[in-house]
Parts: sequence; structure tokens; C-alpha cells
Amino acid sequence: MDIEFQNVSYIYDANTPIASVGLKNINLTIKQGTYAAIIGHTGSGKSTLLQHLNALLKPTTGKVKIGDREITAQTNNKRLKEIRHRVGIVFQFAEHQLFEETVGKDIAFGPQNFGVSESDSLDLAHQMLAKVGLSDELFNISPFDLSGGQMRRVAIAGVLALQPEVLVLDEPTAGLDPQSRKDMMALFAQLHQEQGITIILVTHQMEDVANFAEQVYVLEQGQLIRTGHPEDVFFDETFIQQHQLGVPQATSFALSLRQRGLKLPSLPLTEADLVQALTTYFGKGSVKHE
Ligand SMILES: Nc1ncnc2c1ncn2[C@@H]1O[C@H](COP(=O)(O)OP(=O)(O)OP(=O)(O)O)[C@@H](O)[C@H]1O
Repeated sequence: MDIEFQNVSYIYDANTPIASVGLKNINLTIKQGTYAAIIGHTGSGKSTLLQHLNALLKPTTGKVKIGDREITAQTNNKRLKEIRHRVGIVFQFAEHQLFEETVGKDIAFGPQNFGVSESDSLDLAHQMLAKVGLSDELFNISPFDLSGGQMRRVAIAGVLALQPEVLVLDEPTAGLDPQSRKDMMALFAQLHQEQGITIILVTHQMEDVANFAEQVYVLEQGQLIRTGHPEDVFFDETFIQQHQLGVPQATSFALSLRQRGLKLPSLPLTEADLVQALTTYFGKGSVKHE
């Protein structure tokens, strides 16, 4: 299922004295099966865009196409349930939304809400608990007795239990320790690779964009100012400087080396690329300084 925005604008508190622009004339397509990243400064419109991905917000003008469904300002709220099933959103600090007495019931809540029987949804909950890397021993305990990282995983399992085709992740690793961050990003990569799930990641972490995204969308003041492969975006130094965007550490490190006269053959995006570039360079035994 592809997602397409056609001339989408969104105004908060439209037609009131406090009206403010959330999105301005956005045109984009996210193809089925893509790992996409949405980046931009605070207030650039990432959360507003994200909420259009399953019709939590409807465009003030323009059209959002989600598969064969079209969402406009006129779309009736009653017919949106199917979209919410197909596009799962993991909100920032998703663990704040846990509420059931047990981990298992919390994960099973979504499917039951969409009409899956109690026993089938509990079966699904067991599977999803394993998928997010948690022991089945946690199934019957209160989610509030878990660590923060475990609670986050339970919340993600709850979204996965709906078996969405598109998984939208809003800063999914915020506040986690480095190892949990790494594990969680590996989990999303696995879902993407093994099940072909479309991933749409909203993030301030340029490393994650470099390591995982196939397509990056850059927002600024509600407008989409750039779309492309992470290399196209991060290696465009003029663009990066003009818009004061960060780049992945490996790219930044290589740019510093270049400034000091080390002529690397190509810029790296990831740590692995950097190691490769440096070993190729030094392997030749030709350390050239300008
Ligand atoms: N509920 C709201 N009411 C009024 N204006 C809002 C509301 N939410 C966001 N805005 C405005 O819309 C614009 C886009 O905000 P949005 O939250 O989408 O940005 P963001 O990129 O997600 O920021 P962050 O990185 O801080 O989450 C900003 O100017 C913001 O002030």
C-alpha cells in the first residue's frame, strides 16, 4: 500500500484568530515496503505529518491517499477504522499509553477492539511479546512493574498485534539506553526485511537515518524541502549548512578529515562505510596531505 500526499496543507485552529500553519502544500509518495525517515527541526511539522498517516488529522486542503483510500477535509470520521488497522503508529513515549492489568491483555486490546476473538488475540499477544524480545513469563504481570525499556516494547507489541502494513515510529528510541536503542532499531529493521513492512521513522537521530533509511524527507516550517536517498541529502554540504541540519557522525568525521587535507575517495554515511574508506585509503599506503 503506497501513501501519497497531494498538495496537503494543515492549519491548526483554522478560521480563528490563533490559526497557525502545521503543513504547507506537501507533495510526497512513500512506496510500499520503503524504510522512510522524516527529519526536520523542532516545529517543522513532523508530528503533524505523522498524524495524517492514519487520518488522526485530516488535511485542511489537499488529499492524502493511503492505499486506495482518499482522505480529505470532507472525509467522514466513521470510515477510518480500517486505516487505523493498516497503519500502526508508535507514538513518542508509547509506554505512557499502557493501561491494562496485565502485559498480555494490553497487547491483546488492539486486536480485540478490531473484532478478533479473545483467545485469538491472546495467542497473538504471546507471539508479539516474543517478537519484541520479551520473555513469556511477563505475560501475566502488570505492565507497570516493568522497566521503562520493557514497557516501551510492550507498547510496540500492542501496535504490532494489529499486524499493520505500515509502521510509523515517532522517536521510538527516545530516552532509552544505548543497548536498548540498538536492539529496538534492529527489531524494526528485521520487521522491514522479513515482512516487508513499510517503516516511517520520525527522528532527530541522523545515525538511524544513515543506518536504516532508504528515503529521507526533510521538513522545514511545514514545507517539504528535500526528498532523496540519505547520501544525496547528507552529502550536499551547501544544503546541510543552509538549513542547519545535522549529518551522521561518520560523514561529519570524514568531512573534518577532508578539511585537514586527507583525500578520502568518497564520503561515508555509516561507521562501516567510514572504516571501509579509511582502510582503503591507508591500505594503499598513500597518506596524502595537501
Ligand atoms: N496542537 C497544536 N495547536 C496549534 N499549533 C500546533 C499544534 N501542534 C503543532 N502546532 C504547530 O504546528 C507546527 C508544526 O509542529 P509539529 O509539532 O508538527 O512539529 P515537529 O516537527 O513534530 O516538532 P518536534 O520535533 O518538536 O516534535 C509548529 O509551528 C507548531 O507550533
